[in-house]
Formats: sequence, structure tokens, C-alpha cells
Amino acid sequence: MDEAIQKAEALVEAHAYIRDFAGKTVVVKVGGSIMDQPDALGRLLDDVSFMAAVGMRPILVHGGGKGITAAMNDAGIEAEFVQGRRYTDERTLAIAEHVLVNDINRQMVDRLIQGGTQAMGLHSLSSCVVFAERLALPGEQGRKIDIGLVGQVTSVNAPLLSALVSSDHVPVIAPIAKDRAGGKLNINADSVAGHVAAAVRAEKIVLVSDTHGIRRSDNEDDLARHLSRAEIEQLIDTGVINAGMLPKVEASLIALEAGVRKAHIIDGRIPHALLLEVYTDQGIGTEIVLEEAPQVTS
Ligand SMILES: Nc1ncnc2c1ncn2[C@@H]1O[C@H](COP(=O)(O)OP(=O)(O)O)[C@@H](O)[C@H]1O
Ligand SMILES: CC(=O)N[C@@H](CCC(=O)OP(=O)(O)O)C(=O)O
Repeated sequence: MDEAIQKAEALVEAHAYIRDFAGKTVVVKVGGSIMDQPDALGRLLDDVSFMAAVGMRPILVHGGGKGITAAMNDAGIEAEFVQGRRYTDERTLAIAEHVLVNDINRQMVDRLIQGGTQAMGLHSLSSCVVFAERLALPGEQGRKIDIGLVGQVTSVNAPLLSALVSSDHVPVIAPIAKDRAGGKLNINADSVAGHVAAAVRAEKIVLVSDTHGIRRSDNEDDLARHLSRAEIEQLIDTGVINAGMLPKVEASLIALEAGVRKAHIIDGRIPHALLLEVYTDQGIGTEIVLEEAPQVTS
């Protein structure tokens, strides 16, 4: 009986959030870091279906970095990352496209459809919604670092995404973009999510990964509930934020600067982390904000 009452209370708590978020767009980025845990990925997709069923408008962007690295290893190619981005030559691009589009995107769309949610895969082999140019990363003494066929987003087909979400479809976007000449570029999926959220003026961006949040130090338990841009810059300078976390904080800031109201990094290994973040009073993970909230003094 107690358990049943608790369930009813959870529904009442969720009701206020369901009402507030009805009709709002939320961009959810799913990292490759949880894709080798089928239960975690399945629960996350169930959460996305729930959001769509109660009138929210989720847009999914997925990664698949771990799977790409495994496929490269099978092909005898060693993966190399610079500032959280994969060095990408022609062979690597072909492997990345195969893993991201033919495997991951298709499986996610199929799973959503099987669960009764209308979903549409948007990627480089069908309707591409992300356009890009070659990325040059900042190097020492103002030099640029070339990491091959890697892109930075130049535009997003926001009208198509808006049309899809307003007709109750969940877009599922893979992070391979097209350039002006129709060539393909590999893009970090967090960056895609940040630009998609900015382009559709999403209410929220949620980056789902395999960490409880952002660490403030080398201590695993020293997690930040909130981080401002200034704090993030300091954690990058001191090397505490590094590797795969770099594109996540950059993407969050891009989205917030464009007017997205909230940006969160949450742990997809926690059952129903997405629903906990969106529909309960119990915030989880790390929220990124542009400015520190002013201190209230008495
Ligand atoms: N300050 C930090 N706090 C938490 N994780 C960090 C931090 N800096 C780097 N990371 C790393 O970033 C990883 C998440 O990025 P990544 O592996 O690319 O995930 P995903 O595949 O979900 O995009 C974490 O597992 C962790 O190893
Ligand atoms: C240029 C670049 O780094 N592209 C990424 C695209 C996939 C991705 O971002 O996957 P995660 O979200 O799992 O990290 C890559 O090749 O790994």
C-alpha cells in the first residue's frame, strides 16, 4: 500500500512539471558512453517516449564514440583524439558513418517506434539537418590544429525539426553533417546537440553521459551542482575539465548563449535519470549557467 501511495505522490509531483513543459522542446543528447549498457539505453528511450506521450517535444541527438573506436580497432586503426574530437581521415569517416547511421541511429529509431513513439532518423544517408565546415582547433601560439574531416556546425534545418516535433515525431539526429559541396564531416555529438538546441530555441538541453556530473577536482566525489562560465573556464585552464567533457561544456554554453533556458549534464546509468531531471523536484547531475546567481545577503 505504502508503495502504491508513493507512486501516486510521484505522479502528483510530476503533474506540475508535465503542465509546465507541455509543448516545450527539449534536446536530449545520448552519449556513446552508455550505449554498451542496453538496459540503460532502453530505459532512456522509454523516458523519451514518456516525454513525447505527455506533450513535451523531445529531439534526440546521439553519439557513439565508444562503438566507433571499437570498429576502428577491428579494422586495425588506432583512434586519436584532440580536445575531445576524433582525428578523422577518409577510412575513419566511413567507419564512423556506418556505426552512427546504420547501427546506432537505426536501432534507436526502431526501438522508439516499437514502443509506440513516432520517430524519424535524420542523418547523412537521408535527410541531413546539420550543415558544417571544416573545424580548425586552437593550438599553441595562435596556430590552428587540423584534425581532418571534422566539422563545426554552420547551420541547422530548424524549420524541418520544428515541423517534425509539432506533428508529434521525435527526430533522432546522427552527428555526421554535410558541407556546402555535399561532402561529409564527422562532428562531436555534443556540439551538434548544442547547435540544434540553439537553432530551435529549446527550453532545455540535457547531455546524458556516464558521469554523475562535472568534477571540480581530481576527487570523484567533488561534484558541482551548478557551474558558471567563469568556473568552467577555470576548470578547463587547470585541466580538471578535459577530454570528452570539453565539448559538453562548450555545447551547453552555445545553447545558453542562444537563449536556451537550462543545460544539464546527467548520468544515464542512473535508472530514469532523464525523468528525474525533468519531472521531479530533485535536480540531478550538473547544471551549467552563464552567470553565478547573485549571493543573497541579509
Ligand atoms: N571534470 C570532469 N568531470 C567529469 N567527467 C569528466 C571531467 N573531465 C573529463 N571527464 C570525462 O568525460 C567523460 C564523458 O565524456 P565522453 O566519454 O565523451 O562521454 P559521452 O560518450 O557520453 O559523450 C567522463 O566519463 C570523464 O571521463
Ligand atoms: C569529431 C568527433 O569526435 N566525432 C565523434 C562523433 C560521435 C560522438 O561524439 O560520440 P560520443 O557522444 O559518444 O562522444 C566521434 O567520432 O567519436
